[in-house]
Amino acid sequence: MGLTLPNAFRFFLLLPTTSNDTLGEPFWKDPRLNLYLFSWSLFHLAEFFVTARYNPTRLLTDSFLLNNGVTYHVAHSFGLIEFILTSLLFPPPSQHWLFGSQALGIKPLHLSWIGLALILLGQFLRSLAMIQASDNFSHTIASTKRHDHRLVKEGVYSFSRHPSYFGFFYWALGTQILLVNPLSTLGFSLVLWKFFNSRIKHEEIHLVKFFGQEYLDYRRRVGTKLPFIP
Ligand SMILES: C[S@@+](CC[C@H](N)C(=O)[O-])C[C@H]1O[C@@H](n2cnc3c(N)ncnc32)[C@H](O)[C@@H]1O
Repeated sequence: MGLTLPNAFRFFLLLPTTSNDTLGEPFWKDPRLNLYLFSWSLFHLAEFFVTARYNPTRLLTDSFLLNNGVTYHVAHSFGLIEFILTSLLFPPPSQHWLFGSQALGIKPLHLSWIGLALILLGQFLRSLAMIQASDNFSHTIASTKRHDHRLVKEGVYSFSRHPSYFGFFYWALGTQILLVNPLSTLGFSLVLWKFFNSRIKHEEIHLVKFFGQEYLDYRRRVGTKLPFIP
């Protein structure tokens, strides 16, 4: 597959000028690692700056979302370790066997493009949801209704009932697919699904309490779009 991009764009993405240049580089020069670190940093900066711009009364140092549980940091550290170990033990192109992709004729670089697409989609939807929900959004689940808390049903909330979770889910999966990490991709899928499944159940108990029939009608009409979470 000939993936060609203007050189300026390739430079911005820290990609080599030809796909073969990535092969044989030490892991710390691998553009996938650079892109991963860039995406990770951008995600947390965007959490803070979108809150600052669109939801300033809720701005805290916690708005960077860096204190969201030890599991999150363990998972990303595990992903980095998996990437480094596989790069050392199975330097490209021997990584072709990962994901059973050799049989399908898919190269690690192709999987990385899928990962990058998921990261961009996830980041876009996450930030857009925070912007459109504005001061109805909070990083922690509200258990008492603020007098001005309004049910957001328009924009990206008409596509998914939980668009910021949808974005977070695919952004996080994308980071591991970008790195071509089979174990972490599987682990992230399971852990994230379990986390969002229980968080949505908990959050919706409060939303039904806050908005009653209006929320029940909205829930009947709009799905989460997350796999196996109606
Ligand atoms: C971290 S935000 C997540 C919002 C939503 N679950 C999403 O994925 O975009 C959690 C807060 O948003 C509020 N919330 C969730 N859905 C909402 C909606 N459709 N309209 C207004 N507030 C909502 C909840 O009350 C909760 O306090």
